[in-house]
Amino acid sequence: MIEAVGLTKRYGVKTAVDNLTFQVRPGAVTGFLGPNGSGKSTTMRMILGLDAPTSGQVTVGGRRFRDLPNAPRQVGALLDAKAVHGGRSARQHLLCLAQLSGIPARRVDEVLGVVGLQEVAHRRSKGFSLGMGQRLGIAGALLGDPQVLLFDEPVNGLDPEGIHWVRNLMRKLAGEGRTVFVSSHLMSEMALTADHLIVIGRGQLLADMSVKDFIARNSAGYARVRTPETSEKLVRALSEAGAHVQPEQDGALRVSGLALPHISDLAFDLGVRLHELSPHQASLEEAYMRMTQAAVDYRSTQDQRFGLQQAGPVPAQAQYGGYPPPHAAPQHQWQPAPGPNPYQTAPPPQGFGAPPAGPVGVSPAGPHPGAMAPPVAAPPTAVPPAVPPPPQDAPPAPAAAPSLSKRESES
Ligand SMILES: Nc1ncnc2c1ncn2[C@@H]1O[C@H](COP(=O)(O)OP(=O)(O)OP(=O)(O)O)[C@@H](O)[C@H]1O
Repeated sequence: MIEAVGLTKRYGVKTAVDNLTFQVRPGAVTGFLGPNGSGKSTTMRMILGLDAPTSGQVTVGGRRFRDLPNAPRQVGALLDAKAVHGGRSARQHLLCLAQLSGIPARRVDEVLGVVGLQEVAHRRSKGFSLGMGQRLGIAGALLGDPQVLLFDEPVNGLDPEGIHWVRNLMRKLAGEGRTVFVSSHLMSEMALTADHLIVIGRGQLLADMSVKDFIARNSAGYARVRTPETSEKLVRALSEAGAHVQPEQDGALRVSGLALPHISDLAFDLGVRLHELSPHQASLEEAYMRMTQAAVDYRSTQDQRFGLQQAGPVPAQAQYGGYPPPHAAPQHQWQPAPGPNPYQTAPPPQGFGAPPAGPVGVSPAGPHPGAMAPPVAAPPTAVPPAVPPPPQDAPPAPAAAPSLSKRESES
């Protein structure tokens, strides 16, 4: 079992992990969910003794990782699939890991088979695709046949077959009584893979419950009700009848806790005309996004393409929607969008369904003071048929999954 008590990590003024207390039990897959930068990798690094907590503690089987006898045989982890010497073959990489942990070489061939890399075992890993790299990382985690396994975004870059394979592998490992702790951004994936969920936002615990409970609390049905008249008296009557009524962004009402015929009868008795009365089911992904939306650090802004949409004759390149050369589009011309953003990761509907269970100190909504807008892909309608290479000074891609270099930079 993994147990965190008051686990906290600060990097200067940044609190990456904030007083987390949770348990990860054996015989189950525990999903670890949270938006980008919420502290998942930092938590995992502290479990593995790669980062020291600022306060609090985390133990594996009752001991700190550093105090575990023969730790690599007890705990296996995939943290960053790219943290591999690219010049080595997959087999050489695993042999090195095995030797460091006193694991017999024949185990290397076993795990290469388990992850399906036997055919490419002698190829240099720098030529591996993202998915192959993930498989190699998973092989490394399985090497010591450990009882406790940590996977940071294991399905990242995998194709549907690979995702299915990882899902089955996690379930099999948990079925053998192991402790399986797996981080993800995807609620939909975790709903299929995990038994239990730990959700964090800005380093704080937002939910710690079984997937079953999460589904029961968050996927309850509701009705959308729309009236062309003022909805005040209808809202009052619905609330008095025991319904939970929340306004939707488009002016409709989201009504939970009351059957559709009952809503219809109430409206009829009040003489309120309805233009819509429809049944809906909240998706888990929506419930998760709603739970974490106040804790999203990185929000995109709308691409205004300021200065690129010209009324008169346009340069040849722009005619087919391509980017003009850098001199024609200096970076300062891009402005953040005012008002609501249709491409925002977490849409901000108000008052959806049941409130998230056990929110712990949710930060106020709105971007983090240090929030930044990573470059985003244009919406499908704006994708040019042929996109020339981006200008040399194009903004960098959004930060990749946390890597060991963070740890190195700290030390
Ligand atoms: N070594 C470090 N030095 C300074 N800040 C750090 C360091 N490691 C992490 N952070 C910061 O701590 C916060 C949590 O980062 P972390 O990588 O744990 O989040 P995450 O939930 O794993 O994110 P993602 O889902 O994007 O991988 C981020 O704001 C990150 O920038």
